[in-house]
Amino acid sequence: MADRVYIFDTTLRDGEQVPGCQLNTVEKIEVAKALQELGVDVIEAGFPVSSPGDFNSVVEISKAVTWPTICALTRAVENDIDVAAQALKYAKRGRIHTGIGTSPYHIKYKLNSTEDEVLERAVAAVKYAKRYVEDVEFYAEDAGRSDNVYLARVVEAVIAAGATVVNIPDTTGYCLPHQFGEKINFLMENVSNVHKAILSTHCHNDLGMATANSISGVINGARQVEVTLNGIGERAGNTSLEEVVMTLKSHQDLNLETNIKTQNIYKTSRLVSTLMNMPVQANKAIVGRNAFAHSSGIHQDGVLKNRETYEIIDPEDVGIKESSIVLTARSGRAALKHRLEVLGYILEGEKLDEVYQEFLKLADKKKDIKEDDLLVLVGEVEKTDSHRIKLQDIQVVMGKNMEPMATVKLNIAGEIFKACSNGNGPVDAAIKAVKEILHKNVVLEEFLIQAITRGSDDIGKVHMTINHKDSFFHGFGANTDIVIASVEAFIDAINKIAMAE
Ligand SMILES: CC(=O)SCCNC(=O)CCNC(=O)[C@H](O)C(C)(C)COP(=O)(O)OP(=O)(O)OC[C@H]1O[C@@H](n2cnc3c(N)ncnc32)[C@H](O)[C@@H]1OP(=O)(O)O
Ligand SMILES: CC(C)C(=O)C(=O)O
Ligand SMILES: [Mg+2]
Repeated sequence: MADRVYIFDTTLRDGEQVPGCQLNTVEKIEVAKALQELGVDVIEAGFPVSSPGDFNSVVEISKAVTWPTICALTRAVENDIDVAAQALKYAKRGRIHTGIGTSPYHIKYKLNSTEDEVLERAVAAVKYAKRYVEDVEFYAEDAGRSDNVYLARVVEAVIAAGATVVNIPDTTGYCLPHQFGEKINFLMENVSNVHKAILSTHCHNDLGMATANSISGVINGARQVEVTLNGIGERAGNTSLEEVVMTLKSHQDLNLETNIKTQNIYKTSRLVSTLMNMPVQANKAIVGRNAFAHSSGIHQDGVLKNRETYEIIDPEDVGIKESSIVLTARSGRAALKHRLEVLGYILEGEKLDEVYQEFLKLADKKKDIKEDDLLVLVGEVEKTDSHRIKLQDIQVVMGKNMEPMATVKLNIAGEIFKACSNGNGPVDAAIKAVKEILHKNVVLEEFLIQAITRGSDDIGKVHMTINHKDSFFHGFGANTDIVIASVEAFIDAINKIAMAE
């Protein structure tokens, strides 16, 4: 049977220490309820002595949440513990998380103390907290840089004083995975009463190793992991919940399991990101926008043949409907064909090749190609076939305090015609040049330019209405260059006149 790893979520405490991420009580309750639904074992709800608002949040979360343990943080200070106990009054299961720094840096500089004095304060704090609650967690702050022999003395003493969980934080994110694993292993082997408590990891991400260190800790015997959604937290953040949980789920060989309903991961991640105004980086593991997006042809072809060629996690397992195939200039025919099929266009062989070449031209200009762009591409290819007059080349010279000048080459039934013209603007100059070639008596009645999708690299769509002998003809053009789109719209309308004649 798999061994259980307890998930201790500190999004509302360490996560909330991020500048600008503070939540009000109502928002914290919303996150706490989402964490309960997600299946975390412990919710660290705040540091009650720090402010009346944080105290109140711990009280209200305790009332709102039914089954996870609610934990409140304190220093190894009696007043902190008194206030935490008060805040936990309504918790169905309350835990006080008290502790003190055990590294030379903390003992000497922060606490201006000695190892023996710190050990005494640690034991006293645990005993004091025990007056209020059965479940007391002790943290040895900066354990990552603490001497293992001294750390083992502290851990043994706090367990003897009644600590049910002992937290071994890598507060500064300093350890390498093998060092952190060895630390946990050292404690497992050298603390005589270690079996009476659970060892916990609390790793920070200053060197990007928080998840690796936490997993290394678990492999070496820790059975609680302290995490935050999206890895938020002090400085570079904490170990991210989603990474730990999905690592354990993906590596069944570790024979470790959590209570997390992984299908809720994505929505909870979004909730935290939205409420805390903290965007998730696009390439963030598990929950980033690109975590299940494939954008290069070889990968896309592989994923379309079998998802597992390039995915180790089924996106549905974390609550994401499906992986996405993003069309870029690095995409191949397989991806284009697939996306067109989704839109209802079955293209094969030469036809697919033709659209693919147009697609590449567009993709070189535009970062990613959206559905609207594809519809235009397919329409363009079909349309060009029936067009007698085609735009072969165009060049427009323009600038501030300069009269725009356009040179246009048209292909009319296989023959090339060229004309130059100036105009009020680049579009006017280009259309005058076209008119010079065609000698058609037409009046431009309506001219509308629209961006089809979003950014400045998007396709511009032009609708034009022209009047010829009192009949109206509508032309349409789309291109990343609006002058080209305008000329194509004009030619489209002219072709319709020719078809009507
Ligand atoms: C690693 C972590 O994430 S720890 C949690 C970090 N979170 C927070 O600090 C947020 C909440 N903090 C606060 O609201 C305030 O800092 C308070 C209420 C705790 C204390 O405020 P103040 O009394 O004004 O003290 P201040 O913050 O300036 O300094 C901290 C004091 O606590 C001491 N201290 C720090 N950690 C501990 C500890 N674990 N146990 C005992 N004392 C400690 C420091 O040595 C310092 O004491 P000193 O003033 O005698 O030098
Ligand atoms: C308070 C403790 C657990 C902490 O956040 C840390 O050491 O990083
Ligand atoms: Mg921390």
